[in-house]
Amino acid sequence: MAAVSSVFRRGLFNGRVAVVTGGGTGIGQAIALELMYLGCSVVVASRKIERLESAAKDMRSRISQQLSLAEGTGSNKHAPDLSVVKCNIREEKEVQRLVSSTVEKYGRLDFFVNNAGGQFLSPAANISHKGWTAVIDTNLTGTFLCCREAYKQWMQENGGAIVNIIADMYKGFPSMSHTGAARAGVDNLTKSLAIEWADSGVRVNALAPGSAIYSDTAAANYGDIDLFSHVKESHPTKRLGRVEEISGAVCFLLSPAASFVSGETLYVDGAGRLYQRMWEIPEHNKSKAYTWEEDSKEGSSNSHTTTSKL
Ligand SMILES: CCCCCCCCCCC/C=C/C(=O)SCCNC(=O)CCNC(=O)[C@H](O)C(C)(C)COP(=O)(O)OP(=O)(O)OC[C@H]1O[C@@H](n2cnc3c(N)ncnc32)[C@H](O)[C@@H]1OP(=O)(O)O
Ligand SMILES: NC(=O)C1=CN([C@@H]2O[C@H](COP(=O)(O)OP(=O)(O)OC[C@H]3O[C@@H](n4cnc5c(N)ncnc54)[C@H](OP(=O)(O)O)[C@@H]3O)[C@@H](O)[C@H]2O)C=CC1
Repeated sequence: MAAVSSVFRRGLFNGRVAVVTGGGTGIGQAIALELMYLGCSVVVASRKIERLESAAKDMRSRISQQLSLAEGTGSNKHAPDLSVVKCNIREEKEVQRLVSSTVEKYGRLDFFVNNAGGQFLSPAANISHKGWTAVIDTNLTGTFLCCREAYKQWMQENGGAIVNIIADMYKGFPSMSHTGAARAGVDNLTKSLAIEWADSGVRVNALAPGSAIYSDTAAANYGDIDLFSHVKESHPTKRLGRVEEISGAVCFLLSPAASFVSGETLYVDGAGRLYQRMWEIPEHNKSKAYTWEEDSKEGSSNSHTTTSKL
């Protein structure tokens, strides 16, 4: 049984309740597991209910084994609960139900982690209207709906903390322009909400994983293209990031250690965004320099020598 652990102190989140969208796979699963390890009850939500339920079964055994081992008793009065909810974050009513059922079941909602998301590889020129809309609706609108409902149904009156998982679109996102645009939107939404909701005691932050956090599900999304090896070669650490390197940072943002951190985007990327060259530009001579010599030539389209245009 794979281990679960944390650098944070045990019981840090005892009695707390979190929703983690996309919490049955990859990064979201690690976030949900670490929160549970720290005592938080978690609701994981996504579209594929069978995969989600099977993941939840495995997560429950991992956590109960880990907590029993740590306590040395076999039982734990703070044992966190894990529930699953089928929810497509693109559907407003499903998001409303996700939040209302969580509040109804647990009587509170302390943390919301907007982790669900994704995209497909494509040059911008080939993205259909429908494909563009699917990615924007998932990553931008879905995140907005989740934030809004968490706020309206619980956090407005009771406070809380939200973390929005985005992506490394710091230098644009060639080959994934749709997700780059959507995640830049979430980056800005995060800042707006941090201000609008400050008087409710709600902190809103974003976390941008570098483009190299390996999980089987993330890799499978790209079919035959070995995207992660491609990224690894051009990464300063010369390795891929691990999902627990993201979950620890999420737990930090949710914890009291970040009580004065809001409206921030934390890049967890091993400095990848400062270094990597993601997009090979073929040799070409299409970029024409502007020169005064050329500009002054008789007949030049920019020539100002014979007739002043100013
Ligand atoms: C070699 C190049 C190197 C470039 C280097 C870049 C480095 C990048 C590193 C990676 C960083 C990021 C990693 C991650 O985010 S990992 C997470 C991966 N997981 C996911 O993405 C899962 C979630 N994704 C999805 O669910 C889908 O991608 C989607 C968001 C599109 C939603 O899918 P859904 O099934 O709900 O939608 P539809 O089937 O209805 O599709 C709607 C239309 O979207 C278009 N589409 C969908 N898939 C593709 C595709 N593979 N190629 C082209 N177009 C696609 C299409 O128009 C769909 O409509 P139609 O089916 O009717 O045509
Ligand atoms: N891995 C990486 O290198 C990076 C990942 N990210 C982002 O991190 C997040 C987690 O990715 P990762 O764990 O790697 O990949 P996964 O593919 O494992 O995770 C995506 C999760 O989102 C869920 N999801 C997708 N669309 C929806 C939807 N419409 N409604 C509800 N749930 C949905 C999926 O579940 P289901 O299919 O059941 O709905 C799945 O659990 C994503 O937002 C991803 O884009 C960002 C940068 C880099």
